[in-house]
Amino acid sequence: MTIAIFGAGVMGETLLSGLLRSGISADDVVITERRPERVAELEARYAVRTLDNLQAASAGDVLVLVVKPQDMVALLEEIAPAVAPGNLVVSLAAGVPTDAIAAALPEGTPVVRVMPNTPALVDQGMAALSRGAHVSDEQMEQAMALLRSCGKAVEVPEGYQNAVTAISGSGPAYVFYVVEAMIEAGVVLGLPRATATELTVQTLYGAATMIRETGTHPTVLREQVTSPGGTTAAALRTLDDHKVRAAFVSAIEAAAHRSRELAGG
Ligand SMILES: NC(=O)C1=CN([C@@H]2O[C@H](COP(=O)(O)OP(=O)(O)OC[C@H]3O[C@@H](n4cnc5c(N)ncnc54)[C@H](OP(=O)(O)O)[C@@H]3O)[C@@H](O)[C@H]2O)C=CC1
Ligand SMILES: O=C(O)[C@@H]1CCC=N1
Repeated sequence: MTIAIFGAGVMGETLLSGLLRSGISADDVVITERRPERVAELEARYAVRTLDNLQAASAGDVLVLVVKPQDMVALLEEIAPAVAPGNLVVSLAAGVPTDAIAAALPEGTPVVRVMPNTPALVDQGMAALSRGAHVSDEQMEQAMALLRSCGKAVEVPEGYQNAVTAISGSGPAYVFYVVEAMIEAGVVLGLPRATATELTVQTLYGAATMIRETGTHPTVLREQVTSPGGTTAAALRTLDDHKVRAAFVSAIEAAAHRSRELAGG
């Protein structure tokens, strides 16, 4: 089985590297890219074949679309003549519904929509998959296995995808943003940047591990840190004064809204 990845930017390369780490041979993957310097970089890094879009659509059994939503219409127009019965199309583009993709391809083409995230680069990805019309259980399992090569994969109804995009798709960026702020705060307080970074990163890793491994509700975990009249209570009070919790809810609503807008191309 040949996997063709269309668009090997940040997310396409992340998936490619995960597939190769999981044991899939570079001979069973082809990629496409627009810029020659990017092609050269990827060929050197992964010893993978690069084809043009039409050739890749003919060569691939599973066609994985990883271009930006704005580039999707042009890509679908280009590959449609080469899409054959038996091909499974897997799209990783934010916002673009399965029926919009299927409408641009031969009648009956099965399309799975995925929202992955970048921690897939370290095999800790979170991918949510939704099946469009014509996707068999076997094809869905094939798509799930593809994403499980670099983390966790769950099936969700397609109606959840904009919310999923706002939570786990964009989510790593919110976490990195908080990490940046904590490091800056450490520097403001006089810590060397390297020390502030080490303390922050291990704290994040430890807290994430506690949530996952204890199964304890985050409110309880937060309360355990918050001594009466202590330092944490003083910090949390200030976060509440600045409406940080409400800001997170608004930000995540904005991401879901933008995901809906991207469906328009
Ligand atoms: N980054 C992330 O965290 C996540 C991204 N996604 C989705 O993944 C998709 C890609 O995002 P991301 O990797 O960040 O974006 P990038 O811009 O890094 O990657 C897209 C790549 O596709 C190339 N490309 C565009 N059009 C074509 C074409 N017709 N043929 C071949 N290659 C093409 C682009 O080339 P060029 O540079 O020349 O434009 C670029 O290298 C998006 O749809 C996004 O919604 C989903 C979840 C998370
Ligand atoms: O920012 C974006 O549009 C993409 C989708 C989710 C994460 N990155």
